[in-house]
Amino acid sequence: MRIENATLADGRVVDVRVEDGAIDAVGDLDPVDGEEVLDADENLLLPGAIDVHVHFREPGFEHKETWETGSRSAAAGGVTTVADQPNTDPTTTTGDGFDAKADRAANSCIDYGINGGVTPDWDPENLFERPLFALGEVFLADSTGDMGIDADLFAAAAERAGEAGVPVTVHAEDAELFDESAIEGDLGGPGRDADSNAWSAYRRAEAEEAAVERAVRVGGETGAQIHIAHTSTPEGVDAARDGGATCEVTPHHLFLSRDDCDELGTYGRMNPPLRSEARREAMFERLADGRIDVVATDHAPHTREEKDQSLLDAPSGVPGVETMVPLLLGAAVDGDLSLERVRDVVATNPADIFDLPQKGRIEAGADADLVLYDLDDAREIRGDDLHSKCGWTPFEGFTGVFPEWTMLRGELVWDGDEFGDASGENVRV
Ligand SMILES: NC(=O)N[C@@H](CC(=O)O)C(=O)O
Repeated sequence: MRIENATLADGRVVDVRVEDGAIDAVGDLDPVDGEEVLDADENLLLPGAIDVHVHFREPGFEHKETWETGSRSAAAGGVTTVADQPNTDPTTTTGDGFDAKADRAANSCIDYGINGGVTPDWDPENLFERPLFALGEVFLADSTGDMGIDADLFAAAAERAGEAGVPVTVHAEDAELFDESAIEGDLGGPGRDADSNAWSAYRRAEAEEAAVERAVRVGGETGAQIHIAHTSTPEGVDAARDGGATCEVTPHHLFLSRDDCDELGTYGRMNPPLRSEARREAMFERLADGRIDVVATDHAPHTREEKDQSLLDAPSGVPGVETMVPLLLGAAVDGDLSLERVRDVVATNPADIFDLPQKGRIEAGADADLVLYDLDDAREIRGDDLHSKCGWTPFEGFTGVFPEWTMLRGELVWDGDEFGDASGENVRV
């Protein structure tokens, strides 16, 4: 197959030949008789995005999301590889837990990796025999699933991962620095009427910086490769960089702030929480200038019914896998971000950090994970149009550029309208 006249993020207009699921050649290619041709019409061709932080919820919480619905949502948003987090039921903290998830992940229509998790009763012996994408997210404070662990266990787990050469992804919040007084008293009504600003005041920004500092210190002591998940503060990003770690940011910490808490209520409750508008702007600046390595979604779907509870009862987390690249391309169209930055933070950098040499680039030899976007075709984001089981988005009414089509190893997994027959594989096996 030859994809004709595609514009790459660097502005070059090229043809791309795809053979046996891989990119065979990129450039000004001579047609071959009888070859299938896909006309890109000078639209933007990006490598499929790699979202290294999703919660596809299966096994255990299929009412929120499944591998089928989560992976379809990803494909319709230009994501062709995901890494799934350990807070499912069973947790992926034992060999058996890993195998139970691997069984379900076979239903994914895009490629995937499966993380191992850490709890006091984990089974590192059996777990490290499995092909882990990473160890993590290692929870330094409780979040959905209550998998927070203490400092000694974190150090022991990092040591183990360092020996095995497996990267460690860290949910960096220090619960000792949370301000309990912020969630005492009147927190408003349920759902959208809740005062989710209180959640931000409770899980204070300082708690992130302290936890990042500890994580990078342990990384230095144990030799483990540390990647800080969903940093939400400029202080957290700077501490990660100073300590030699890589870091990611979520779309919600780039496009939403405490100014949105009033409207979102519990639909804006997540960990780490939304931060001030000044911090949001500082995060965007660090994304644009290269200090943040990766954008990953922390796609954490919960049902409306679950979210429509009080601030204290509603679970933390928001969906995002389908809207990540569309929002970033919307920002690029507005001139806030270069297309090369978008490509790097969603594809090339995660591939490099997590050692996926076959992913994240449009060059001969790489997997033909390719996504076409028409930058003139930005549209309004509506929860009803998305494919996650949860059926809502915190980005309702924002503008995004969605894929014209998404290809996984040479097969169309999403043609802009319908899903194809592509079947995902574990990237570590
Ligand atoms: N981010 C969240 O607020 N929630 C995540 C867990 C997590 O990553 O903390 C979830 O699984 O719901």
